[in-house]
Amino acid sequence: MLTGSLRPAPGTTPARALTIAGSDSGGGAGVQADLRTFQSCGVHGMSALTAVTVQNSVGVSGFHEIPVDTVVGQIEAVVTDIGVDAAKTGMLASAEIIRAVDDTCRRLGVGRGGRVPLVVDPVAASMHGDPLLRDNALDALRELFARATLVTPNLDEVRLLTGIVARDRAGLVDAAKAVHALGPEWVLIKAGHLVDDPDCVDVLRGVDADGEPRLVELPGPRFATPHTHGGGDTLASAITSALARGADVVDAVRFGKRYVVRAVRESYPLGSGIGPVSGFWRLGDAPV
Ligand SMILES: Nc1ncnc2c1ncn2[C@@H]1O[C@H](COP(=O)(O)OP(=O)(O)O)[C@@H](O)[C@H]1O
Ligand SMILES: Cc1ncc(COP(=O)(O)O)c(N)n1
Repeated sequence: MLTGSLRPAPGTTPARALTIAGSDSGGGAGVQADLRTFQSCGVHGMSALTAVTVQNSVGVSGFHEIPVDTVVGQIEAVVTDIGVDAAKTGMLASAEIIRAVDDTCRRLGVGRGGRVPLVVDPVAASMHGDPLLRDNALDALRELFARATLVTPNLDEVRLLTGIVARDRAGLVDAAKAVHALGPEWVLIKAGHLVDDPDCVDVLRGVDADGEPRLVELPGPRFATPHTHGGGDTLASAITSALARGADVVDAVRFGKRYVVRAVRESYPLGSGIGPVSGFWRLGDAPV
C-alpha cells in the first residue's frame, strides 16, 4: 500500500519517474498529461520525447519523429545522472524508435530483469482515430512487451496486436490472456471502449508468487462524457508514479484506477472536439 503524504518533504529528493512519449500540442495527452500526472502523484517527472504531434481537440494532422539518437540520448542523460524509480512508454512512433528504446532500457536495467519497473502503454492511434504509429511497427511493439512489467492496451490496441475483438467483460478476460502470452509480466485491459457496459471494469492479469495466473477486476463507474482525451496516458502515468513510490503492481494499478476515475469525472470541454480528463481535481481551493 502507498502510505504517507503525496507531497515530498521540503529539501528531499522525491521518487523519480520517466516518460518516453510524444508531445500533444493540445496539452490533453502524451508527455503533457504524463508530466502533470507525475507531479500530482508526488513524483518528479522526466521526459524523453519521441515525436512532436500537430494535435488539437479534433485530431492529429501530422507528427514529426525525433531522431533515434536524440531519443536514446535523453533516456541515458536522465537515468545516468538523476536516476529513475519507474518508467513508462507512450507514443513511440516507429519501429526504429521502439527497438532503440527496448535496447536502451535493457542496457540501463529498466524493465523486466532490471531494477526499474516499466509500464508500456502501446499507443497506436489517437482517440480521433488518427495514427500515432507507423504501419510497420506492430512487430517491434509486440517484442517490447517482453520487457514490460505492465502493458496497458485499450480495446483497439488489443485488436491490432492480437486480432481479438472484445465485446463484453468475458472478452476482456480473453484479451488479457492473449496479451499476457506476448510476454509482459502483467497486463491491464482497459474497458473504456466497451461503451454498452454501464460500468468501466478494467481487468488486470499476471502471475502470483506461486506461478499461478492471477486475475484482478478494477471496478469503476462509466461517466456519460465524451471528454476522455488523455485518459489512458493519465492512468498509465498514475500507475507509474505509484510504482516509483514503491507500490507493487496490483496496488499501483488500484491507485491508478482511483486516480483516473476522478480525472474522468472532472473532465472538461476544450476546443470544438474532445476535451481532456482533468489534472485539476487534486488542487485545493486556497488562493495563492
Ligand atoms: N466514460 C468513462 N467513465 C469512467 N471511466 C472511463 C471512461 N472512459 C474510460 N474510462 C477509464 O479510463 C481509463 C482509460 O481507458 P480507455 O478509454 O479504455 O483507454 P485509452 O484512453 O487508452 O483509449 C480506464 O481506466 C477506463 O476504464
Ligand atoms: C502524443 C500523444 N500520445 C498519446 C495519445 C493518445 O491519447 P488519446 O487516446 O486520448 O487520444 C495522443 N493523442 N497523443
